[in-house]
Amino acid sequence: MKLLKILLVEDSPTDAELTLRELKRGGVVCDIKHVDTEHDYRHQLSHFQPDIILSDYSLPTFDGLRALEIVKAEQPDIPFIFVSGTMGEETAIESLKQGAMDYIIKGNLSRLPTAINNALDRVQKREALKQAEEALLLHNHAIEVSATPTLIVDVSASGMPIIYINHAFEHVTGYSKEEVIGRNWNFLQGDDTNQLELEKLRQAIEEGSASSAVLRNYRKDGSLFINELYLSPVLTNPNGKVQYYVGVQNDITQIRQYQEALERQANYDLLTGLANRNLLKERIKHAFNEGRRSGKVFTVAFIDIDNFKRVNDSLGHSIGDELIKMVAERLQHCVREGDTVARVGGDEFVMLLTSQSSEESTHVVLQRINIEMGKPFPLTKKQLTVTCSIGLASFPRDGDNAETLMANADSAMYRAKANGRNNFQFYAKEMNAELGERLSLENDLWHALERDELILHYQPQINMFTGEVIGMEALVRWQHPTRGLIPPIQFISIAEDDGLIIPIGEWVLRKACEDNQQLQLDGFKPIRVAVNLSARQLVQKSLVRTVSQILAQTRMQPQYLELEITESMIMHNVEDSISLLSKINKLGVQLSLDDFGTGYSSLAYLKRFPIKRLKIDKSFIRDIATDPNDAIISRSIIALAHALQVESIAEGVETVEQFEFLKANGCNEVQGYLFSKPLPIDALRIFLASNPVRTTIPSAALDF
Ligand SMILES: Nc1nc2c(ncn2[C@@H]2O[C@H](COP(=O)(O)O[C@H]3[C@@H](O)[C@H](n4cnc5c(=O)[nH]c(N)nc54)O[C@@H]3COP(=O)(O)O)[C@@H](O)[C@H]2O)c(=O)[nH]1
Repeated sequence: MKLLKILLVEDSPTDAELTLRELKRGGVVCDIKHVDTEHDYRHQLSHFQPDIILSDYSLPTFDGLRALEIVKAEQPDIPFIFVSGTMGEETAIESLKQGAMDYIIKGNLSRLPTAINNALDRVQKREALKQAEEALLLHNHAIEVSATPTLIVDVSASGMPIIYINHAFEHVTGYSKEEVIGRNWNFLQGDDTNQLELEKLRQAIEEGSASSAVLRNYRKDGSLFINELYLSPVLTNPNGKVQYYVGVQNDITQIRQYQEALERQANYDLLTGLANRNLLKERIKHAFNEGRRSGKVFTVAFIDIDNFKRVNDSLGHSIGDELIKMVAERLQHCVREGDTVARVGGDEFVMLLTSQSSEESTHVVLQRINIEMGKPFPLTKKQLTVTCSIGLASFPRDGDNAETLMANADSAMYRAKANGRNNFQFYAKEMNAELGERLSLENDLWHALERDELILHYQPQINMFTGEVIGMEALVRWQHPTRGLIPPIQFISIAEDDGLIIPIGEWVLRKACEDNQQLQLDGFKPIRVAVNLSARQLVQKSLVRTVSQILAQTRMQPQYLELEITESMIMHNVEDSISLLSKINKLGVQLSLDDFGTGYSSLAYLKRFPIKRLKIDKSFIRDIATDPNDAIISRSIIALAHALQVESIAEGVETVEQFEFLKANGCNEVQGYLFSKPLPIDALRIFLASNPVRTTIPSAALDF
């Protein structure tokens, strides 16, 4: 039992003793301090800290009302009971009004223990009421200042009105209390009421249970915010039905956006927004399941932008990226809903055509691609044109699993590339063997230089009117240890694709200069040597320095070196090309435009290039004597060369008729089997030594 601390204000020791005895009798275990002056009273009040005060009404130097006044002012929670022999009824009532809890007449002290218990009980209850009030205030305040939007809904009233919202709710939604109180709790969904999760909440309210849902809500300004709403039932009415629900909203807009961004990153290509390899894999898996279940045919198309590296190297990566984005957009326009366009590598796209039921409908897509890609891309001052190579494989004909189908579409794409690019190929069984062949060649090519397997052949170039050999074209060959002599047509494009063309091209340049210089040192009449440059060499920043170093190292005079470039290599970035070619020209090196007539040349630009000669492509020469179109083109190129005050050279001259035609039309130089095939250096020496070419070409040419 707790020891009760009693402060007794009493001047009569006898009465004090009587009080103590009565307390003991009543079973009150207590510690009593007895005072009879104000001074002692104040002292014990603060030092003794009594649980209750029993006070006489009138004392010689002090009085009970004063004692009550002091305690109410200083420690109002301590219960105060008057114990008096003289207190009249009126005074007693007055003392109760002033805050005393009870009064006991000394003649009836037996009531004292009960009065003390009642007083303490009341104090305790008052304390507990007070604490509850404080807690309520605290909770209200906590909800009010909480950063989590909270609302209370009266679900028993018609229309289920909101009866409370906190400040965070106002802040997040933009609605004020006045605008919200009384409205149905789902007004935040606006017109977007067709949300599956809403049904969950309705059901929970029906059952009187708790629930949560992710909802699309709209702020007062109309902007969307996604929230996770937790609804909990509070207070049940006398019928046993839940009357109120408290709802707590977590704004998860940012989490959702983050999740969506992660999902996008995992499934979509960041540059183009197209599906990435991951998502494509999923869609193909799905297409296979569907195909196996319903027998539905579908097609996979591998699409590769031709010579994309060239665009990237010459125009820079940002233009390259822009091009990829535009291609992606155009490809997306070529397919139907249900098809997938994915970007799976730098310039590699894959289409999964599930809505095409036949090869004919796939052809329609191919036609659309052709039209879309045929339109110029407005990326540079001069619009850029690109082509693409496409390989296609269909389920179930070309593969009954994803790996096989993809590999076969890839093989078909390589075939399209090998066929000169800018075309499409449907997969055929033999293509895999071809692809294997290409990969093996590609692998061997990496070692060709270090194993010294490349060689140069030289094809003489003849002055049309003097019959003299005035130059030779260096043409590379690959002396493969097991496959024999491989012509450039079979490995130059591979070398261009994987970048090997840079070291190979440099080797060709050096070797051609060395051989030509050696011929001169050996006493042969100096002639120029023409070396083919690839597009990738041309965009190398170090090209001018490389050419100049090789000339210095081989000691060959620059006027004996000619670099052959094609129209397409310089026309898509004219200003840079003019600047580069001018630098090469300043070295004293000659420049010729190879395959002239097969590409697109702007005459306005042509004038600005420091070109020494135009080389008429052999495709025009072949039927020059029989096909009027070829004759006209060749004649026009020669005339153009005259107008531009540059020379013309015809390649692929095989017959006397061709030769005669070219001579009659004023072509300056010729090159072709009529005079000589490309020769190894030793054979060339013999050719040059015998110098069999005469001005009377027809009979002389036929002599060897
Ligand atoms: N970037 C580099 N490209 C090179 C290099 N060496 C060659 N090449 C390119 O490969 C293409 C094929 O060359 P090649 O098989 O050597 O064919 C050349 C001649 O042999 C052939 N030619 C010559 N005269 C005739 C003829 O009378 N008839 C006939 N049918 N063919 C003939 O023409 C090719 C020369 O073409 P061109 O270069 O356009 O003058 C070829 O395109 C080369 O460019 C290299 O080192 N680097």
